[in-house]
Formats: sequence, structure tokens, C-alpha cells
Amino acid sequence: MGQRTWTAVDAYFDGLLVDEDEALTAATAASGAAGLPAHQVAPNQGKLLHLLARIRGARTILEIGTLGGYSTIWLARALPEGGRLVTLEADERCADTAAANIARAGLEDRVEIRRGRAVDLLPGLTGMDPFDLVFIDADKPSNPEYLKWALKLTRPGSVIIGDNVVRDGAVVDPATDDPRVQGVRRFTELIGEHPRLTATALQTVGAKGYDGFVMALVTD
Ligand SMILES: C[S@@+](CC[C@H](N)C(=O)[O-])C[C@H]1O[C@@H](n2cnc3c(N)ncnc32)[C@H](O)[C@@H]1O
Ligand SMILES: [Mg+2]
Repeated sequence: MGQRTWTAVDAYFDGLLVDEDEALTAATAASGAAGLPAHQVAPNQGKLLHLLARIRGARTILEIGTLGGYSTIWLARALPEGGRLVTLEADERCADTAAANIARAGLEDRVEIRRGRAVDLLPGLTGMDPFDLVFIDADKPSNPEYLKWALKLTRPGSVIIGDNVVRDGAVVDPATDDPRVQGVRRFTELIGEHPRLTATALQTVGAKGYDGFVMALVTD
């Protein structure tokens, strides 16, 4: 059992459960055509983010790391009328591609792409309403910093999700010299010891290989 089976099982469940439509497939195609790396979440993972946002009843969502806007579209579609999603992206080509993909999906009225390094943009969000859901999916070495900001920008009942925390299993190596693995390890430790967070992590296999999510609830 391995990648071929994981991909086939994803395809089976996607065919039954995951309503990836033309706007989403076009977003993936346009991102590939623009030369962006295929680092977007898988369709069933996008649907998971969508469902979590709906289960939470999220009206405000923050995403750190837009790429071509694939996860952005899944999340923004979970918003009710009047809901807002802010997504942060450092790379101009990614932001341009995402803007076109989000417009094609008819979501530009509720999605705002802010361009620049997330650490520079996050302080500018403090005046906004707290975010109900934060999806952290950018440069992994900065995850501990992003967690600090996520805690400042949320409220009790908010959900914080971190992507790509398993990294083919490398996360269990305390001696790693990979700054991305060090980033997700420190991120997870900080979540685990934080008095206002209750969390879990799930390993995932599928079309995108072997990885996983951390999910935390902000408590009182
Ligand atoms: C894994 S991709 C995001 C994938 C996207 N969330 C999805 O699933 O469709 C990571 C993105 O973060 C962006 N990024 C990397 N470092 C960043 C930083 N310091 N600030 C903002 N964005 C950054 C990259 O340019 C890239 O587009
Ligand atoms: Mg990711």
C-alpha cells in the first residue's frame, strides 16, 4: 500500500463526496499554467476546511499563505452573507493568480488579498473584528510567530488550523536541521502548552502524499 492506493482512495471519496466544481479545477489549472508549485491542499482537504468553517459558523476568516487561492475559495464559500476572508501572500505572481481565480469563482466581494510578508501584514489586522478561523499555510519556519498573531487576532471559540505539520513523518525527528520541521515542531509545542488552546493533530495520506493538520480551539 502506498501513494497509488492513497490517490485511488482520494479519487473514490472525491467522486462521492467532494463537489469540486469548474471554478476550483480552473484555479488549479491556472495556478499550474502560471508556474506556481502544486502546494495547494487536496480537494478533500479543501472540503474539510470548508466544513470546519461552516461547523464553526465562521463569519471572519484569516488565511496566511494564499498561493493561487485554491484553499481560499473553499474557505470563502463557507462564509455567510456579509462574511469576510483576508488572505496574506508575499509573492506577487501568486497574489495575481489568486486574484484572478477568486474573481472567476465570484468571491471577490468577500475576499481581500493583502500582499507582503505575513509578519509585516499581521500587525495591520489588529483593528479588525476577531477572526473566527485562522488557516496557517505559508513559510513553516514562521509558524511559531504566526501562532502568536493568531492568538492576538482571535477570540474564545475561534479555530486555528496549521497545515503540513507531518512532513512525511519528519516531524518526529528532534535533531532535524530542516527549519520547516523545526517550525512545525515548535508551533505544535507552543499549542500544546498554551493554557487557552485545546488541540489535536491528524496525519493524512492521499493524493498529496503523507502530511497532516493541527487543529486548535481557542478557549476562555
Ligand atoms: C503552501 S502555499 C499555500 C497554499 C494554499 N493555502 C492552498 O492550500 O491553496 C504557501 C504560500 O505562502 C506564501 N508565503 C511564503 N512565505 C510567506 C510569507 N513570509 N508571507 C506571506 N506569504 C508567504 C508562498 O508564496 C505560497 O504562496
Ligand atoms: Mg499546505
